[in-house]
Amino acid sequence: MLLPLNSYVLLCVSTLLVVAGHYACARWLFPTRRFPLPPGPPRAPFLGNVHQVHLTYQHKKIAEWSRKYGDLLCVKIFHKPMFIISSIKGARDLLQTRSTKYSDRPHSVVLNDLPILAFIPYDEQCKRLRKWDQGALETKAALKQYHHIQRKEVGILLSDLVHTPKEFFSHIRRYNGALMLETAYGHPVSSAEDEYMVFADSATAAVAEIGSIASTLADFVPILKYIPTWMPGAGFKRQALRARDMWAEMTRIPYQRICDDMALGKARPSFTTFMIQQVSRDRNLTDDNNHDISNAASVMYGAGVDTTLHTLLTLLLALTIYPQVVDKAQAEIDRVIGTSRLPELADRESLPYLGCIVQEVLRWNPATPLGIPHRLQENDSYNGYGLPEGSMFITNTWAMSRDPGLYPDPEVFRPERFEEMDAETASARDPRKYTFGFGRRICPGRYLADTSIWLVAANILATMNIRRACDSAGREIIPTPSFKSGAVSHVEPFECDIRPRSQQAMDLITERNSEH
Ligand code: HEM
Repeated sequence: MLLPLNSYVLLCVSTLLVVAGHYACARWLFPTRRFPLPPGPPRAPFLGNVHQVHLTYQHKKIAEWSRKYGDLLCVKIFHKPMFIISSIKGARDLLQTRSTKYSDRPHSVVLNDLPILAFIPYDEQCKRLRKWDQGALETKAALKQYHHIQRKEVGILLSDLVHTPKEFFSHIRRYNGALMLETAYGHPVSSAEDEYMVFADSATAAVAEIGSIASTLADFVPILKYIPTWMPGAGFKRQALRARDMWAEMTRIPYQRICDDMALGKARPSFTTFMIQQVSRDRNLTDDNNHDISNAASVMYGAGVDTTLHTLLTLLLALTIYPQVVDKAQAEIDRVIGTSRLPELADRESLPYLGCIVQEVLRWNPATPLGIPHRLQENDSYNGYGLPEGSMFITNTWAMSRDPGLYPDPEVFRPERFEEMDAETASARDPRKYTFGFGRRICPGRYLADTSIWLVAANILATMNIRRACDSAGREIIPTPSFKSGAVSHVEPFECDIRPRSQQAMDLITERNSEH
């Protein structure tokens, strides 16, 4: 059938408009599709790569894929692309240099409900909390306020190690918990059974548990969000509710006590009193301010304890396996400081080998092997690949620490590797530049963690001999370095023999503890 000319023109024009509209719409909605997605392992229909993602030691499987497909890898969980960055350069280029786009956190059905800085989106509240943390944790002046707590707690740790050395795990746990609780709330902790600490540990463990794969699946299979809590299979929802209640208690109780103590004029100075005074100076303390300050304080415990604890246990494990490192570090300390006083933070610059030990500990067992995921807020492209808005970005810190091009024989604990680098290379490969994350969500506790780890390392090495334990036949037990799978890489239990180096060392410990 022939159409009249104007109808024909109209049809052609509308067809063109529809096609152009579709094209424009597609370009607007999916502009990154001009570029292919980065490579990744072959996907199964519907599932993507979900069936290939291991439930344990995911960082190792992903590192294998990165060796095959490249440093920026795309894995699909059902239909959603997820990107894994395995090189320091790639993480810096994206998460740091383009931090305006990469500072959000993925939406999580179970975690976003919790008022925890590490999981909240990059919104006004997050920026406010980050600014507070910057003032309270990231300036030299702020960190100086915590030195006396660190010195006191190290003294108690040394004394505990002298009296019951076999319980070193529990002593280091107390040290860390005490450091965080005293820094956050001014609350002193005399034993690993302290009621705050025990409760905070269970609340933190409950939160860590709900961040596991089972609950994360709900983010990829949205229908799971809607199953009622009483239904079979909704265990992750019940766990999330329990974790939320425990976290709320862990946050509320110490905060309330501080407010009461402040009213009576007997609160000890801490992060919380500092924040309350700061905010009240500018304006009235609102309910929102109370909520934010109390959560900022409890997050210090949640984010700071497990990570620093297992970094310190990694230090002891490495010192047990590698006695030559102990000998060399002790020779340096004896030469620079002598044996008539304990090392202080001010000695740091003059003890370069000890500095290399701390770097090597952070590299050998990065506490968070896969960091905390970031979320891309707008479409982007990198090296010819398209990166769609809303995608999740994971940094494989473990793979970075195992790059043989940067660290030959990466499985060996060898602090000398940093001594042998020129200053520029050593700075670029310093594990502190990637084990604490990148960009605007970088760990705000990194300086506090770094100084606490250094102070413990210096004081233990100055006063104690760390040797291998012996079995009943008198043979040395050489521990196998072994770390549990999880968001935080836990050191598996091991034995070691810790003894004071001399009577003089014991006297110095007693002297330190009599100061407080
Ligand atoms: C060895 C010890 C530690 C390690 C390895 C570590 C590592 C990390 C990493 C990898 C992140 C995620 C960064 C990113 O998203 O790019 C992070 C976030 C965080 N860390 Fe640490 N951390 C340690 C100790 C601490 C301490 C002592 C505190 C508190 C005083 C702390 C508080 C936080 C907080 C609040 C966040 C969330 C920041 C945000 O989402 O904006 N961490 N940490």
